[in-house]
Amino acid sequence: MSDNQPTATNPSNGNLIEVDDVSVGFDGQWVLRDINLHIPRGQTLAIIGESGCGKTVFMKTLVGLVTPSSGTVQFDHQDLAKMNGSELAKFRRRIGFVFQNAALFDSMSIFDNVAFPLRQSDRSVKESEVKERVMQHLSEVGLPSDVTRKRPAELSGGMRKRVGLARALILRPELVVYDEPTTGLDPIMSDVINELILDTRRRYPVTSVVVTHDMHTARKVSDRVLMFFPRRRLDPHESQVIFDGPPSDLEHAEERRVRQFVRGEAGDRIRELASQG
Ligand SMILES: Nc1ncnc2c1ncn2[C@@H]1O[C@H](COP(=O)(O)OP(=O)(O)OP(=O)(O)O)[C@@H](O)[C@H]1O
Repeated sequence: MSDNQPTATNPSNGNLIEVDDVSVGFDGQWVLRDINLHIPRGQTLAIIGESGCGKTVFMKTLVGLVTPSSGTVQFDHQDLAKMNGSELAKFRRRIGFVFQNAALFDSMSIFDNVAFPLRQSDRSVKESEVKERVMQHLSEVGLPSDVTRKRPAELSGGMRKRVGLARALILRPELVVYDEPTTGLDPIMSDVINELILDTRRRYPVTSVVVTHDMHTARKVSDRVLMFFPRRRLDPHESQVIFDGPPSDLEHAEERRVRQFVRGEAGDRIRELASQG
């Protein structure tokens, strides 16, 4: 039996997510083909790959926002495709989303933005508890209490991202999905976000999926990196996952396309792009 299997002494062991033979296509074009991936509980997985290779589509497939053309996605051993409405609603409460642009509600205060998932998930929650949890989560992401009355437009991009993180964590989700968490931030604020991702995992046993173009983020926060290659540029027999391993192996990966990507070298791409017109 592998380390990841649930055992009588530790029933919470095992994979939180199991993706088996998943393919996703749009308008007759495959974006993802035959993807297999098991994500153990507590792992932080970074997904990298060049623009258009299917990272966002894959992330959406993991959380049931895109339905695969074939194959299965299981969350905690439950097939997403077989969940009914109330099971899907419960499943969504077990996931926190950190969106690229923070996706805050502009017309709400910061307090109400962070409180939103809590009030939605439990309509009878006491305001005193809402207040305590909102303040705790804002403090965990390093925001002072005087931001609560402000609107998102009054905050910097980095502060908005941290509010988005506080909101994503307020229900203590088992899975947190980060979509380009550091895009558009300066190097210092990017590293603040990286540290917060690490802090979150230190505080509680969350499983995380981080879609990123930022190699510093991928290296720093993840235990495992997955690299996709655009399906249309592969031969039919080639696997679309061209790297699956610890971040420390990226630099010396056997696959040339992985090394070029992580070093930011254009290689043959300039000629390829020129030949596409
Ligand atoms: N709903 C959709 N309908 C049709 N095509 C789609 C849809 N969603 C994504 N695609 C296509 O799937 C491909 C992969 O898109 P995706 O957004 O997953 O790429 P990505 O790797 O996340 O890119 P980026 O790094 O630029 O965000 C693209 O060619 C995109 O146009």
